[in-house]
Amino acid sequence: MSSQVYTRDEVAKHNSVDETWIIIDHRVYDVTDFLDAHPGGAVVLNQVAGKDATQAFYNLHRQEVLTKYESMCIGTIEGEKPEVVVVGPGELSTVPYAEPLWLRPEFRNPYYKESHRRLQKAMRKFVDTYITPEAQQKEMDGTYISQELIDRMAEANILAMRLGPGKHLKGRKLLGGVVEPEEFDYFHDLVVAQEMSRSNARGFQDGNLAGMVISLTAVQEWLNNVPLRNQLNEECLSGKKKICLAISEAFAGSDVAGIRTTAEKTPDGQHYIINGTKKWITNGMFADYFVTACRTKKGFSVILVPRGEGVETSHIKTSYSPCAGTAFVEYNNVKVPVSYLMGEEDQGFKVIMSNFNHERFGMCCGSIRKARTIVEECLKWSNQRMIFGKRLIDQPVIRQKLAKMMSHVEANQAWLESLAYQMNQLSYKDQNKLMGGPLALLKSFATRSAHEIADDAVNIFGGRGITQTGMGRIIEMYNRTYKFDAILGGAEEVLADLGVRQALKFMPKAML
Ligand code: HEM
Repeated sequence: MSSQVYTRDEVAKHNSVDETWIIIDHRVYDVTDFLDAHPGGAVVLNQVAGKDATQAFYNLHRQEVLTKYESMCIGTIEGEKPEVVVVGPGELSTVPYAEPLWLRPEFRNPYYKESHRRLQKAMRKFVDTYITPEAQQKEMDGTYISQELIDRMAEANILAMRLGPGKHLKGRKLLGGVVEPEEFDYFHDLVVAQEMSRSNARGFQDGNLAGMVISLTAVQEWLNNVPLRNQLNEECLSGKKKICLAISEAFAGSDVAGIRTTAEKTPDGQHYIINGTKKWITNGMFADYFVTACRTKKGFSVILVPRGEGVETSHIKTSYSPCAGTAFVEYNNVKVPVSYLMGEEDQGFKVIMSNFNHERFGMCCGSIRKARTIVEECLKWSNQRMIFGKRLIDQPVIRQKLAKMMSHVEANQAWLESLAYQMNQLSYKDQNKLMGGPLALLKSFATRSAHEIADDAVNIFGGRGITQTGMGRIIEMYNRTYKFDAILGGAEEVLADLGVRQALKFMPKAML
């Protein structure tokens, strides 16, 4: 930025179409050559030529617009300092409720140690620097994640961390060594998931190898073929190959028991022949492996299927970006060795159910973090938006909406942290027994909160809340995509019901 200093009187002289200067936040911008390119038109800029346009600007634009057009800034106003806070890559927001309580310097928290804080800092920087710029671009153009970003995440072992705590982290240097593999717990897991979802691109968030996060966990836990398991771990965590989870079908979504894809053993007992279809398979378009739920003789089983002869994928157009690679998958006489079975034959339900816990935990982390971003957006907007001669936030009805949003987000984060604490204390086996119900209830509640929050946020932003560019673009995307979390990994009502049914398992067998 230029170090030139001007007085307000000097700026006032540049008030024609030939020389249009304006002041925004004590900085001087020469917008003469920008007049015709301005998306809001030349007229509005002419109207404020030579004047201070700070309030008009922040009433209509996001701060990032100024950052993008910084080259038009020709200096500052003598004796004045910029007041607008620009949050740099890796930095925390200073807006109240924009960060969870544990990240606010004035509060204490019993769950997080120094390693969680180091990880949070490093993750935020990584996300702001590498993930968000690509996420924003891919969200718009609909193309798949770049190999360059995958390689970068693999090198920092972010891909490995996204699977949660476990043996797969052993010997790895996590984000330059900010946390030791042995101490990586469910709060580190939570930090990674929440920071990743800050890129504000819901389609890309899933396109960013979400399929791996929900399927490689099952491979690690249930694939009995050890050399194959190790091979997949190496291939997927190094970013060379991609894997996805293929359970839902046109015939069966959350009703896992209703699937129709079949796996029949060949007469020599050496192979399965798989036939059927799968629908809404995240990353299916670019996956090399499909962790597939199939009907077998006496129940159903989960089988690893590599892409190959007989496997066809086609794209499903959903309401979020095609960059998620959502696929319809067809298996036509696909032959796989019996050693690709995961867990035991006909016992696939166990595999799927236990795998769901980590999937739903991750989804809760993301969903709750995204809702927090919406609170931040609404607070910022209602504080700077002038309407009927006042700030929007001066209207009691707006404060009521904000109060509700903040309460939902804080309550959900506190619940999430209390479940992460329980997961840290429990073995994988006990998690399967005890955490299915609470996680199902939290996910169901968090997505109901998202529904309420999206509804209020759009009303607060008005027309901008339904516009894909400008001030309301994050609200528009949230309102268009929050439903994904309410459907993927188990529909809201099914999960609420599961929570109650799991609770009933622990009801004392007595009249009380
Ligand atoms: C350096 C100065 C400015 C730059 C770089 C700039 C840039 C932009 C951009 C990129 C947009 C598209 C929407 C968005 O992405 O937010 C926009 C829209 C607009 N701008 Fe500006 N602008 C500037 C100053 C101003 C000023 C001073 C005014 C009013 C006095 C203004 C009025 C508008 C209006 C009315 C729109 C349409 C907004 C809407 O549809 O909600 N702009 N501007």
